[in-house]
Amino acid sequence: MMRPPAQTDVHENGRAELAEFAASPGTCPFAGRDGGSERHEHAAFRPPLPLALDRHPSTIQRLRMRLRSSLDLFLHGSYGFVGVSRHRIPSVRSLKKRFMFTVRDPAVIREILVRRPKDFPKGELMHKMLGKLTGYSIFVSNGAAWERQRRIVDQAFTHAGVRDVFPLMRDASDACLARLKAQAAGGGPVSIDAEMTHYAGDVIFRTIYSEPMGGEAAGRIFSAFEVFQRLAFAQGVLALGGIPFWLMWTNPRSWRMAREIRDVLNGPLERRLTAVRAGEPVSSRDILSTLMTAVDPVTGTCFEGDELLDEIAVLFLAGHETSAAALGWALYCIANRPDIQQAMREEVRTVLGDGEPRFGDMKRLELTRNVFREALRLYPPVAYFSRDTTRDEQLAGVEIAAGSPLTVPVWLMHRHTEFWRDPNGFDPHRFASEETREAQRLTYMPFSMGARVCVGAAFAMQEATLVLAELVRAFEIRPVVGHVPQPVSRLTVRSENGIRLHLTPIEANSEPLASGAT
Ligand code: HEM
Repeated sequence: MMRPPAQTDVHENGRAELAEFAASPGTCPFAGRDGGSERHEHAAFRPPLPLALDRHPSTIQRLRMRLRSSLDLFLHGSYGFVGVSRHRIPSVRSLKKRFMFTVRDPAVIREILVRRPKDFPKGELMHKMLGKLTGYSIFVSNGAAWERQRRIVDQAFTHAGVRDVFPLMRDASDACLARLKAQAAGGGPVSIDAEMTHYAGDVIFRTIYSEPMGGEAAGRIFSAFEVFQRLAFAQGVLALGGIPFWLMWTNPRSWRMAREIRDVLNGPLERRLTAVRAGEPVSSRDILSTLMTAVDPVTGTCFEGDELLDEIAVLFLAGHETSAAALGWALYCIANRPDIQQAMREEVRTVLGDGEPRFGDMKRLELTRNVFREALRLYPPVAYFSRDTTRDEQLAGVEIAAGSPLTVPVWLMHRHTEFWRDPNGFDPHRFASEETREAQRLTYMPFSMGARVCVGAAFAMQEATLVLAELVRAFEIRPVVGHVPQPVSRLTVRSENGIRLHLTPIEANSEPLASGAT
């Protein structure tokens, strides 16, 4: 979903600052859910940062790092700069210097995303990276094609649309809880990132098709997607360096993976189309039914043929991978902050009691939502937005030639030292505080902003709040001693070594055990 910057600024104190951030004991100004100011033992948990890098990496080192994860390229000095910086793109095809630009100025970011989005479309590279799976659908398209797709897809994600599919989300959450209870009974740690992938995949599958994602479909789709995402990211990096896609040896494999995913998604689509043709009763309250019937008010057209599968593929990709990544990080963070976890549990008991969660309850789970917002700040699933310029520009005093690639580095803006207090600390209460309102307004953009803001933002907040509430109600969640997840960014920000946690079932009417790593 994004392209890494070719080179980042190198600041002298980068490594020293990094060490300081990692080691310094801090205090959290909040104690408990009411935001008091008492110091306490769990204060300022700072979850893991990407690998530090040498101050002056060689070209080979840089290429290796770029193929591994785009986050590794950021030094700590990059987190304090406000402006637009220029980076040389090394190319094997041309001696002519090419540059890309990283935008770390909130006013310029707003100019690009909100005020003049048509002048800064998505680049062709994104289409080449994802097109095998998604065709020319809403995530990668531009211009009139995108406007039409967006007008149709939006109709499935209205407030009423998200409310209609909430019972299907709840079925996925119940199924997730049942799987985790069975695993927790075994006593060992649980691979929570894999479980959240299953949950988010099941949510989107059920809400699109009104049917659960069977074990076989889940296995096929997740293993194919794992490979596809790795290859797409590496292909994007190589293409940026001037290697044409048709020359890449990974191409046939990535076509195979895309076909595998599309085959799985096409099964229930074909079943629905056959049922409709035969006049059989079908659900009218899922995403597929809206996508099949919604008419674009401007052109009077609807999605047809392959278009429908292209849009489903992109909704499945954008809708499960992002939510799953952020949920894994959110659970890791609360595992390390038992006080916040306990406050969430109390909130859930107050709002839900022992009852079934309802759509309207979700917005009352304010702390739970803030935990998810904070996980999205620290580990934004989409770490960069990539755009191209369509004409010569001057942004923040920097000359940019038409056709140059631009990057908005969400990861950096979310940890920017000019805007955020304790930027690397996990502190969900900051979202309830006036103090950070300005930082949020200027730099917080996990779902992007402007015309191309995520269509599924409200949907994602509902599914995440729901499952986090259910999990803290059912389990005490603790870290695994010695296991430190390593953040990497390929298509989304994931942990390279997974995220493992201990889940201990909480009996009804009993308090959780005293927490600590085991
Ligand atoms: C925590 C979960 C999610 C995050 C962090 C997220 C983030 C984003 C971001 C940052 C973009 C804009 C990317 C860019 O401009 O380059 C985006 C676009 C999009 N997202 Fe999400 N997303 C999430 C969940 C979802 C869900 C659940 C769905 C659908 C079910 C969805 C569907 C889409 C679509 C279709 C677009 C393309 C919109 C357009 O270009 O008009 N996303 N998302």
